[in-house]
Amino acid sequence: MGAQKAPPPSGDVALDVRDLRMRYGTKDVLTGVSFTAHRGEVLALLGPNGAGKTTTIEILEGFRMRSAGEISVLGEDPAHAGEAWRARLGVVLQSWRDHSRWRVRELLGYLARFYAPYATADVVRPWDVDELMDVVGLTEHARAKVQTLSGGQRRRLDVAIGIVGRPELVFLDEPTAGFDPHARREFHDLVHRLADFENTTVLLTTHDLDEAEKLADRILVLDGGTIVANGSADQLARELTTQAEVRWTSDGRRHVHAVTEGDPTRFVRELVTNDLGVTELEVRRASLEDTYMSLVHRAEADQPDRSAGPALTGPSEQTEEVQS
Ligand SMILES: Nc1ncnc2c1ncn2[C@@H]1O[C@H](COP(=O)(O)OP(=O)(O)OP(=O)(O)O)[C@@H](O)[C@H]1O
Repeated sequence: MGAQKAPPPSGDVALDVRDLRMRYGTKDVLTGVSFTAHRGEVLALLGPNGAGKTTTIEILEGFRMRSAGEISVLGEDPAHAGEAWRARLGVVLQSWRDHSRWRVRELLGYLARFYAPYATADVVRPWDVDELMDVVGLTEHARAKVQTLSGGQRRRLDVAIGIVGRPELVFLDEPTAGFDPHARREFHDLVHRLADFENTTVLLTTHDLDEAEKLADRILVLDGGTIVANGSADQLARELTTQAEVRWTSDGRRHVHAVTEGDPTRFVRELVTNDLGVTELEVRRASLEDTYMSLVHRAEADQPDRSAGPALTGPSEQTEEVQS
């Protein structure tokens, strides 16, 4: 993960997106998206359904023309880049449903050959197919027809197809949808391996906040057409309005108090000193999910500060009575 990595050199930019805009008909979906990714970084793009994550990724992949904005992907504009550039990218779309009669090893071997002319002194292309099947956990299905694979196995194959050319940059659109916990863990190991050992840059979309927290060096939250937060999971949680929530019961009523600054211990000490009837006391730290929900709610409320990233101040501290 990024926390252990040395900071990347500033010139080592794999993705540079400035003021990206996209309009479908009369509907503005992206109204000014800006971010960068350095080589070897793993970025998770989060956002509610319909926020424009797939649209953003498709524009960066060169599959969709943008309405406006400046984009550099591995040093080129995807709207005009050629085959040699495409060979340096890996793409895993939301769902592939073709190649059903091919056998796994045969299909990977066939696709791998297209990348051989794009090998360079620095990057051996393509990936050795047997090694790749081992890496994605498909060795025992090497001879299976694609149509007989389970959903999770099919997704592993999608990932293998996406990385068979040893891409420098991989786009993964909801890569682990349908994975069981074991497959998910293995996939996370694979992404870490790509980033840490191959220096691959990864941009993935997910609705799984736990996954974003485990995988990403940086999390981008897209909502209301712009990036409303950009930072590590820890940074986002620290910048969250509510640092911790204290819940307790007193006189048969449940209470909640948001501690917005400092250590919640002080509040707890005062509480139990002043109220000897306190029971069922809980202190809950803000999770990434809390951060995310707070950001998305703020964007939906269309507050003017949203494009500046997460606010550093939040609601005033107050105690509420809640339903138990
Ligand atoms: N080809 C298209 N023509 C018109 N509108 C489109 C088109 N593709 C997407 N949209 C609209 O653009 C918006 C963003 O869609 P997009 O698929 O990029 O969102 P998303 O964040 O990936 O959503 P999800 O999390 O549901 O996958 C949606 O309102 C969608 O209906």
